Amino acid sequence: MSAVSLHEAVWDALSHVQDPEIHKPITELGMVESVEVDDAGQANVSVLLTISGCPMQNTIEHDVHAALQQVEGLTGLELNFGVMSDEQRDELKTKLRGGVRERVIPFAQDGNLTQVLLIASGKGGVGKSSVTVNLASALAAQGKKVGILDADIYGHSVPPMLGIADADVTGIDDMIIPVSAGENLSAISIGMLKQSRDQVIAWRGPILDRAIQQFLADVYWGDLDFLLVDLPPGTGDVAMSLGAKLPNAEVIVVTTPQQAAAEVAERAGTMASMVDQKVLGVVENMAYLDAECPHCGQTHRVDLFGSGGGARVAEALTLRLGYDVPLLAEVPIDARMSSSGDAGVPLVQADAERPAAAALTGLAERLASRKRGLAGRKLTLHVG
Ligand SMILES: Nc1ncnc2c1ncn2[C@@H]1O[C@H](COP(=O)(O)OP(=O)(O)OP(=O)(O)O)[C@@H](O)[C@H]1O
Repeated sequence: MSAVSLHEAVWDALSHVQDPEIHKPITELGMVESVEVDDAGQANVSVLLTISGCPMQNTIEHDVHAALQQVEGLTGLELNFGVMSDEQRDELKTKLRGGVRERVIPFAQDGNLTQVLLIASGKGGVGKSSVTVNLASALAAQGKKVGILDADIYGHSVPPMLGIADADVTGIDDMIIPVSAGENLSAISIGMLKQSRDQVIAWRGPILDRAIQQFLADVYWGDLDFLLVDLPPGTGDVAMSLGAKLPNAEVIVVTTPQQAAAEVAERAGTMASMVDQKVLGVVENMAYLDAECPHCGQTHRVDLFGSGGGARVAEALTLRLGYDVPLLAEVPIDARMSSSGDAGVPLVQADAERPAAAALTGLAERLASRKRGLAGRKLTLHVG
């Protein structure tokens, strides 16, 4: 093969090497600075890292070697690493923002097709994070690209539930790269930006608003099919701030069967309507227990905390909001839900056969098959 066609073959092979964090070909990201091939088939490739001391250098090095080994006629490879200049990094960030220089919230742009789901509850401990993580994981398993934004400033239980509690967050200057939690799934949590894990965040008002703006605009999410946001419980500042920033988001209210929980869940739904977001439906968690009967040996449904709480919230919201708010799923109590969460592997992955996993996988299937176009969606108005 001539040096010219070898040169092309090397570029082609490099276009199959992805940046391990950004998940795009290094050739598209401007990371391949130069490729030279001499007549003897010896290649000299120079790759630019986004930051000096990039923790991903070894992975990239390995992947480049593996890709170029496939190129027929290549006799050797010298691989050099450099670091992007400020201009090159700016160019990359602009490219990642879809050609836009300033920071904008991609999910709020006209034409954005990401389904943004805010997972809300009236009070803590009802299983909001468990529902978020399992729903996201089920959607990812169905081939959807999913991001989780853990905006629960008091809880941030999402990272441990995904097994990424100790992950380091990397970034390109002020652009934050979400942490990969398996194929098609990435997540970022307010907790990851804290100095130490037990530091308490007491942000309020404008500071909180800034933090949320940063999460939505500065995190490089890539093209997502779904963004799931784990909200703090109640009807607080975070929900209001998000409501204003994500005009096309929809709310899923998580509740437990107890009436008290039902009442607060209803409040969460009303909050959604206050900030002009549609409530998609209600998930009743810890709805019942499948218990083996000591007498007949069969499994019976036991309504430990009474029954119908989820349906009541759905009915109340339907009346209040004037449109149909369905009960989307009933998730039984399952000790495996808890233990798999503690082990960092969502139940839908760890044991998909369990009824609790099946209920959330079923909901994910329905969400994934929804027909949604731009028609009928609110478009942001630009004035002036
Ligand atoms: N269906 C279920 N069966 C058994 N345990 C569950 C179930 N759903 C959640 N849990 C457990 O209940 C506890 C609280 O769940 P989770 O953290 O998801 O709730 P939350 O509403 O997000 O709480 P917070 O707002 O305090 O973060 C966890 O230990 C979780 O493992």
